[in-house]
Order: sequence, then structure tokens, then C-alpha cells
Amino acid sequence: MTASVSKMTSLPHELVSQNKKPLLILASASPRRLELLAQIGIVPDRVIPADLDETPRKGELPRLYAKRLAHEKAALVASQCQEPALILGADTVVAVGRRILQKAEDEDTARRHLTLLSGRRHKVFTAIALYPSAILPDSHVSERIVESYVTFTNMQPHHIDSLIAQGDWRGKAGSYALQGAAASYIRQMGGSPSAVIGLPLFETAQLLRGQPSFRVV
Ligand SMILES: Cc1cn([C@H]2C[C@H](O)[C@@H](COP(=O)(O)OP(=O)(O)OP(=O)(O)O)O2)c(=O)[nH]c1=O
Repeated sequence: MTASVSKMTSLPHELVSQNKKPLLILASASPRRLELLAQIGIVPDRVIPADLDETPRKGELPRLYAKRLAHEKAALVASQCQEPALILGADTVVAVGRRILQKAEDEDTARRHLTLLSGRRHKVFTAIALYPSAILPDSHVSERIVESYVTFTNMQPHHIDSLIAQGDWRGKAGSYALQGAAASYIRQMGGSPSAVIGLPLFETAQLLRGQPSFRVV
């Protein structure tokens, strides 16, 4: 597995002894996650994407895959962090039964995903994990996994072609964006809209409120 994270500079240890608020680090390259955090008034001190091999293990179930990746992203950044910090990792997985629809690399794959999703209900699992850096006292690892479902109406090939042409499929699990043009084909959804878009806001705020060293209003 290849893994890398940008180098961080360390801060003086007085920060810990003075019990100052730790940094919040978002371990994600997803612009959606940053926007969603901003929606609840949270601006991370740093954004440090974790560069991981995201290949599912053979036979890995979607829920466990999402959970594993959220933990791995947060743990990787935490392991290389020299400052008192809380590190938030997240992963969103679109699943049809046991089948995981990963972010498509090309239009043909995205078209296959949308064709599969057309006229049926699927699940979206988003896992979040919050890790303290080694230097942060009185903190613990915490996690939440949120299961949502989304039902697409029947889409004709020209509807799918139009979605593909608009480009929303890029970088999205399942090759669609609930927050984009695909919404005009989504008959129903249940669970957490913010989780489908990448970060369950209620659960994220819960995790942060549960950390003694971090205050969220
Ligand atoms: C289903 C769905 C997914 N998505 C996005 C959220 C995530 O950014 C992405 C799922 O891929 P992820 O691997 O969870 O996240 P990422 O690769 O964007 O970022 P990182 O791994 O660095 O944290 O799909 C939407 O924006 N809208 C949707 O409706």
C-alpha cells in the first residue's frame, strides 16, 4: 500500500500544557467535505489529504470498506502529525447490494454506473473517524457510520449521456452528485443528505462535541 502525507511543522509544547484548543485537520481532498464543514461553521486549521490505495479487499462489504478507509485516512495523517490536533477522515461508498461503485476513471465506467443505478434503489455508506494526534492528551478515537438510500427513476440513455456530458461524475462515488443535475432523477432518498454528499454533519458535530478539548457550538 502506498501512503503519503504532506510534511507538517511542529508547534511549541506549551500549546499542550496551556490546554489550548487543538488544531482540527481534515484528512480529505474532497472540496465537498470542506464546504459541508463550513455549513456548520467549522473551518479546519489544515486540510491534509491522505494518499491511500483505496482498492477494496476481496469480498469486502461496502459498510466495512467505508469504515476501514475513514479510519485509514485519519490514522495516516494522525501518525505524521507533530502538533496537538484532531484529525477527521471520511469515506463515502455507493453500493448496489454487495457491489461497490467506486469513483469512475472514465466516461464509459460512469455510464455503466448510472445505467446500473437507473430505476433502482441503492445504498450510500459514509463513515467518519476522528483521531487525536499522539501529542494530544485526554482524547480518543471515535467513529460513526451513516447508511442512506437513494432511488433513481428510470433514466433513458440520452438522460445518462446528458449527465455524463455535464461532468458531475468526476470524483464522485457512484458517478453522480446528489447536489448536482442527477437530483432531477432522484425519486426518493432516506438517511442523511450531507452524508451522501460526503460528510454527515449531525454525526460529525456529535464527534467533535464529544472531544473534551474541542468546543463546537
Ligand atoms: C454519492 C455522492 C458522492 N459524492 C462525493 C463525496 C466524496 O468526495 C466522493 C467519494 O469519494 P471519497 O473517496 O469518499 O472521497 P474523495 O476521494 O473525494 O476525498 P478523500 O478520499 O481525500 O477524502 O464522492 C458527492 O459529492 N455527491 C454524491 O451524491
